[in-house]
Amino acid sequence: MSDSLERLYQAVIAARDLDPATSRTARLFQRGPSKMAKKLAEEAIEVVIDAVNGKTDAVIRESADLLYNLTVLWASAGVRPADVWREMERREDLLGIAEKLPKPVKASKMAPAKSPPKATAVPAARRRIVALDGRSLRKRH
Ligand SMILES: N=c1c2ncn([C@@H]3O[C@H](COP(=O)(O)OP(=O)(O)OP(=O)(O)O)[C@@H](O)[C@H]3O)c2ncn1[C@@H]1O[C@H](COP(=O)(O)O)[C@@H](O)[C@H]1O
Repeated sequence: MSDSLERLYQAVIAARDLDPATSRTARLFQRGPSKMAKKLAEEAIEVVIDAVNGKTDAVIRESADLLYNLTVLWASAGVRPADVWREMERREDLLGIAEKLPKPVKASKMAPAKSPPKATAVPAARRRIVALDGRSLRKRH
């Protein structure tokens, strides 16, 4: 997939300065990022509607349009496909590290927590009385 997106990106770069009358890509560049963003959002909505309605072939076609419009927006934003692949690889590496870390023990498999020693089990109200004891504060004034 990354190869075909790379080729599409190069085709988009090559087309951006063509005649807008004959090139859809050049027309999108002429109209600017907000038009590109609108097209991308429209294609995304078409994909999700077709997916929800179980129209598999339409999902495939609209996905190709979606990727085309995403590539156009990347080119306009100064993002290269390699930048995106790098971010994906970074996440893949992170996930690999996460998978190697020891799994957290489920609460149900943990030994029951020991109850605190009786001497420290002081009622909250009593601790508050000690904290609010103002005698030492009055001495400082
Ligand atoms: N890969 C694509 C590509 N994928 C999809 N599309 C077009 O984008 C359209 C999807 O957008 P829309 O649904 O908005 O199309 P629409 O319904 O006709 O509506 P309008 O855009 O006409 O308003 C599709 O119907 C395709 O015509 C593409 N247009 C161009 N490319 C490639 O881009 C490169 C540059 O081509 P030009 O833009 O023709 O110079 C070439 O390599 C092309 O193959």
